[in-house]
Parts: sequence; C-alpha cells; structure tokens
Amino acid sequence: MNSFTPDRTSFEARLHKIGDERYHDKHPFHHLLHSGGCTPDQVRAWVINRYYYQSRIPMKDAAFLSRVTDPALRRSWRRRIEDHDGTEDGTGGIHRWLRLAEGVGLDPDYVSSARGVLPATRFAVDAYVRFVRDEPMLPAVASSLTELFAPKIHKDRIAGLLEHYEFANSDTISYFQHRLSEAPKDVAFGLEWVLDHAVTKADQDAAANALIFKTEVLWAQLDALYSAYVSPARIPPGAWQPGEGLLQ
Ligand SMILES: O=C(O)c1cc(C(=O)O)c2c(n1)C(=O)C(=O)c1cc(C(=O)O)[nH]c1-2
Repeated sequence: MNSFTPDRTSFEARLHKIGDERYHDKHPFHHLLHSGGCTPDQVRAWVINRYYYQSRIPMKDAAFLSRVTDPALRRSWRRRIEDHDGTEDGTGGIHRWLRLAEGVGLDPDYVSSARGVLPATRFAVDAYVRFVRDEPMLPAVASSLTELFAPKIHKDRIAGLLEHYEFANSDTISYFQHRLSEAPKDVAFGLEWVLDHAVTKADQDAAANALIFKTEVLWAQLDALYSAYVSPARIPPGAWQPGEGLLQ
C-alpha cells in the first residue's frame, strides 16, 4: 500500500518539469513561426488549424462545467468561456482570432467553418474535449495546466510576429495580448485546485499523466501541421490547400 505522498512543493515541481520537457514551445514548427521562417501559406495553415483548438476550448469548458456541483468552482471556471466567446458580439478570443485570420488574408467565414482542418488536429482536439468531459475531475482540471507555460510562448510569439511579419500589428496580435492577462488568472486557480485535491500518490500520478496527455494534444497538432505544410509537405485529402478560403 503506498504510504508516501510527496509534498505540494515537489508535486508542483514535477508538474513544471513536465512543461520543461514536453511543452510545444519546443516544437520545430514554433521555432519556424517565431523566427520569421514561415511562408504566408504556412502561417495561414497554422491560423486555420489553431482556430479549431480555439473553437473547442469553450466547448470543453462547458462540458466541464456541466459536471461541477460546487457553485464556487463553477463561478470561477465560467470566466474561461466568457474570455473566448466574449460577452457580446465583436468581443472575446474567438473574435480576436478571426481578426488574425483576416490579417493573414483568410476569409473568417472559411476559417470558422473548420472545413480545411487537418485530420490529426481534429482527432487531437476532439480527444481533449472528450478527456475533460469523461475523466474524473482531478485529471480534467489538471489537463488545463499547460496554461502554466503559455504566457512565455505568447510573449515569444508576440515579439516574433511583430519583428518578422508584415501582417502583425496591435489588432492582429490582440488575441495573444489578451491571453497574457487571462491565462495567469485561470492557471493560478487551476493549480491551487489541483494541489489541494491531489492528496495521494495515485492522485498526483493521475494529475501528472493528465498534464502529459495535454502536452501530447498540443504536440500532435504541430506535428500534423509540419508534416502537411512544411516538410516534405504532404497535405492530406480534404485539408486546406493554399489558395483556398482567401479574402476576396
Ligand atoms: O498559444 C499557445 O501556445 C496556447 C497554449 C494553450 C495551452 O497550453 O493549452 C492555450 C492557449 N494558447 C490559449 O490561448 C488558450 O486560450 C488556452 C486554453 C487552454 C485550456 O486548456 O483550457 N489552453 C490554452
């Protein structure tokens, strides 16, 4: 019978180590994007596929909320949906992502139709929504903790896009600018909740494994993008072809 449960500090360090080793800031596609090495079509492919992730985040948060019995937890978590959906037309993260889409020359209606999304992106993102819907509460919350590592990548992205790409300006990058203040609030709450609720070794393992699963969801999306649009550029049947979905 396991009797030794590592303390909060070493458990938190274990979660951070997962990010240090596995977060998608290390993926070659991000290196290419942030250093100015992407062609306009590679940026467009990223915007189209990443939209699918964005669009499913509030759906997974709604699935999560539908299982929560504690009003205080619901009150805190529901802000995530408002961050993405906004509180009225023309506000929120999804709207801001579509401004980025227009900035790179894409028709926002095409992007929001999700027609050209890569199959592996769809599978990975849908797996995340199902995971949060179906797994116990602790792994469901822990899977959101990749956001611990997001502010750094958002800062790198803002700096890299502004330095290297003509389309980048305060309007087109406002999605990332907003996340710099939104994500730390989400993750401060989520981390506290996980540290409070992971009280046995088995709980801590389940939370750590959920975080690993989530890094894989993110990594798989970039692998799909790299293999379809970078090298050797094998676009799967049905996925976005350069030239499609452009602004008229
Ligand atoms: O640009 C990124 O690299 C990145 C990563 C992540 C993440 O780590 O899951 C999120 C976001 N951005 C993001 O913008 C966002 O709203 C978000 C929500 C969540 C989540 O799991 O609930 N992750 C992320």
